[in-house]
Amino acid sequence: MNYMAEYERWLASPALTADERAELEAIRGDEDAIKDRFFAPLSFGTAGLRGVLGVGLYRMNRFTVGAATQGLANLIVQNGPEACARGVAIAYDSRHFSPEFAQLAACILAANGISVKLYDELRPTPELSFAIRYYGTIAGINITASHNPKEYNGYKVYWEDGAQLPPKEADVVAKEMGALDFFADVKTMDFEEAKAQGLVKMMDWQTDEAYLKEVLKVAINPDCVKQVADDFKLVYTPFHGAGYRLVPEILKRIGYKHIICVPEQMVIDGDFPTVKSPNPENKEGFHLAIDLAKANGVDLIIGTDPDADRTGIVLKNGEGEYVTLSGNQVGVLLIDYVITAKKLTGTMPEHPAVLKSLVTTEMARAAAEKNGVDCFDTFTGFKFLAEKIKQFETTGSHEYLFAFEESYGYLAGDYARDKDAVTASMLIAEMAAYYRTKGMTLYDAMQTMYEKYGYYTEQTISITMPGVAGLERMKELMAELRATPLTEVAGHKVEYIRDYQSGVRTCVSCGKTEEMELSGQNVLYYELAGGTSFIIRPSGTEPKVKVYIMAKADSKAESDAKVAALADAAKEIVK
Ligand SMILES: O=P(O)(O)OC[C@H]1O[C@H](O)[C@H](O)[C@@H](O)[C@@H]1O
Repeated sequence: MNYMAEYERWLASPALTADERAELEAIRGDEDAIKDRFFAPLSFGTAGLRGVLGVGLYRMNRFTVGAATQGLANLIVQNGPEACARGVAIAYDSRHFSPEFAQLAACILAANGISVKLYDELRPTPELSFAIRYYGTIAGINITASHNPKEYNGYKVYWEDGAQLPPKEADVVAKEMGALDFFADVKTMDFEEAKAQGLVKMMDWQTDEAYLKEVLKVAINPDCVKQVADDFKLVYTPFHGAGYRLVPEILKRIGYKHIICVPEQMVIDGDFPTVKSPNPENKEGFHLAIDLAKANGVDLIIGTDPDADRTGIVLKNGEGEYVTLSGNQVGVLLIDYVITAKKLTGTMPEHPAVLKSLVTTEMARAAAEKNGVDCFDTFTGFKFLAEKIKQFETTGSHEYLFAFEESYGYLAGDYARDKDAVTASMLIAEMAAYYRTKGMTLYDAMQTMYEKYGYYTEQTISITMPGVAGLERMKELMAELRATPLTEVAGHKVEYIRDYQSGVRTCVSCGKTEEMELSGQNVLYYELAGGTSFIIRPSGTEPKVKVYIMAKADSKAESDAKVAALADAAKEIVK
């Protein structure tokens, strides 16, 4: 793409407001800044469109959101009048421009003759996924950049099964988007007019009630909450986002009496002023919650990201310090708890399964299989887990108990097809109560997991590669790794290389190859001597290359040491 010409084309468009034009004028003469905004359109990644807010082709703004919506409208129109009547459910989070983009999307769909159901205020992503099947809409849109920093916004698109858009439909939207003139080809209409014509209807507390009813069904043994509720306190933070109402509500409904919410972070604010990044993966964001926990003698803190699909927890350890549990650790605890509670309550299905992404800990497989439960892997992205759930439903081969990713996303139950921090918070709280009835904290429980399933350690290293240069470097790096395959990492021999682009697994010493079940994603997976995995992939949601290291050993100290040595090597390999 000729970014200079595209820059001038945008500047010349009468569609821009004076402020938008001024934003572009301010970078005149700065070729790097122009290239960064205009070198290419935003593309659909792990979770739809995601980008920095601002004017430009490679930015999130009313034009790119408009074009994506027109692209989606074209796809729906191609599906016929029934699809248009079923319409689209739209949600949004607490970010800057989220409500505005949601309303814009509603107006564009309405102008294309497509019915819309729009939430009356911010909602959790999983409640959107729920609403799609509850109301039978053909699609859903969520305006959110999930856990990304405040400069970002995004556009997640869902299809009729409540999961994020499958590749076939995503390709149609991308193609339609690519063929549009962003300024001339996007139909729209007045919002009030669309409402008056009945094309846009609002969703309110009644949808919340229907959703909460389904979430509650996922609770397995809430009786244990009632047993400890008088003196079990927990701290909750929504990080200024969409969990602020429904997470405390569900905790109350399963019987918790003392839910202490972090007041500063209960304020809806797209600047996320109390945190560096509203990501429950980072302990940094929990500092206010930890202070509150200390002041109130609380040993469990739950945090959810701005669109309430990710859940993180902080716990008091044996020495009285507050420590985080990783997404992998919480996932293993939940697998073990769900299995235990299902057995206890006699609700275990005949062919149970758990699901995880392939960059998620193998300890999950150990926990499942040791309990007679099958474990399946998918690519990164909850839509792939959702696809597997649907496949089970179609073939009847398994019933999934629980699905999760190391990136702090968990799901149980059949009402939603994206990770749900409302349900996860409820299950974590239920599990904490269960262990309390046994005189244990979740921290103690994690130690018994290691004794039961083996000593595993995982670490994810993210190397940020921003802008156009970053994108180019990521491509180059993956190409280099394919051209000159690694044969050892930090003294560990590479035994097999799995290239998930081609779907081929190669034995390094003998050169023998075999086809794998999964293919078509840019992931390099090194199987190292001693059973350690070293995985490299570009993120689909942020300008980062991620290296995942997963080790197992005879003691925790040993598996930690293995990972630490490999982490240093990772920083040398990925730069
Ligand atoms: O590693 P990435 O491609 O950035 O994805 C990390 C995570 O991003 C989002 O939260 C997706 O919904 C998840 O399914 C995914 O695991």
